[in-house]
Amino acid sequence: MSSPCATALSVNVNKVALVRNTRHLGIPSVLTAARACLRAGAHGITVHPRPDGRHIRAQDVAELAALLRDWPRAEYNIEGNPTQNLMDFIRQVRPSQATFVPDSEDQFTSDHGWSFPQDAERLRPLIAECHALGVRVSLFMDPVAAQMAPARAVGADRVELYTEPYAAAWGTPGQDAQLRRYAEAAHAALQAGLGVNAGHDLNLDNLAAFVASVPGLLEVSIGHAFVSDALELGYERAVQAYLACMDRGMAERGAGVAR
Ligand SMILES: CC(=O)[C@@H](O)[C@H](O)COP(=O)(O)O
Ligand SMILES: NCC(=O)COP(=O)(O)O
Repeated sequence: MSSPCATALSVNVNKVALVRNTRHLGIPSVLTAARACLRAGAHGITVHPRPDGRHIRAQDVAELAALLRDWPRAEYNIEGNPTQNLMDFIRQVRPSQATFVPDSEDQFTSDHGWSFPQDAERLRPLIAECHALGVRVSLFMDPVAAQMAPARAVGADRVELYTEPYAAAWGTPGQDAQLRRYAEAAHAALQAGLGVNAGHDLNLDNLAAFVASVPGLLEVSIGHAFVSDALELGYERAVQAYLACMDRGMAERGAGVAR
């Protein structure tokens, strides 16, 4: 079993950009949201600049990179499909982490991870290019233990466990079985030498149990529910609420407190 580790909160600001794009007024500001979240204690910012520009756009990616240069301890995580538009952003910005997601251009939202061995050969050189640029690579993966070693074999540093199936089971009799599935996948990832991230549909209800149950969890990236909560609580109180959830989960897991 891995030694207890603290889990970082990366706030995904996609949905701030989505609302902004419904008018030509520049509000709500993505930069204002990111700055407020960092000031409140978020450990990083995540964006997913999809090819259709529905929310995060190239100017957001560049402006957030400039902001994060003022926050050297915070991480910048850029998500996307490396066979589409992601690599141009990685070359331009060199974020802390690139999260490869196998989404199609018109996909409603992310809903599956990579598959091995099918995806191995096209990912391997793209991962190598990120490493040559000094960028860590996380692969968006379904929680399948047998897929973790193949993910490591193509050069990934981390996996991001796709957590929608867990979120959908939250509050049902299948909840604990899902948690065991994610714990097994995380353990297999750790055994393979991978770091473990997680994300998609995590929220204030389901987060603490997930953090408590999944060994070695280094980062959660949370956007849709976070922005929804921030509409009611404000950014600062929303960050504090999510960090408190994570602290409860880590205390139960025997880890420290959120970094
Ligand atoms: C990869 C993932 O699960 C999310 O980070 C993704 O960014 C969600 O995309 P939308 O915000 O476009 O639904
Ligand atoms: N990688 C997951 C992420 O960044 C945000 O997903 P969601 O919380 O918007 O579902």
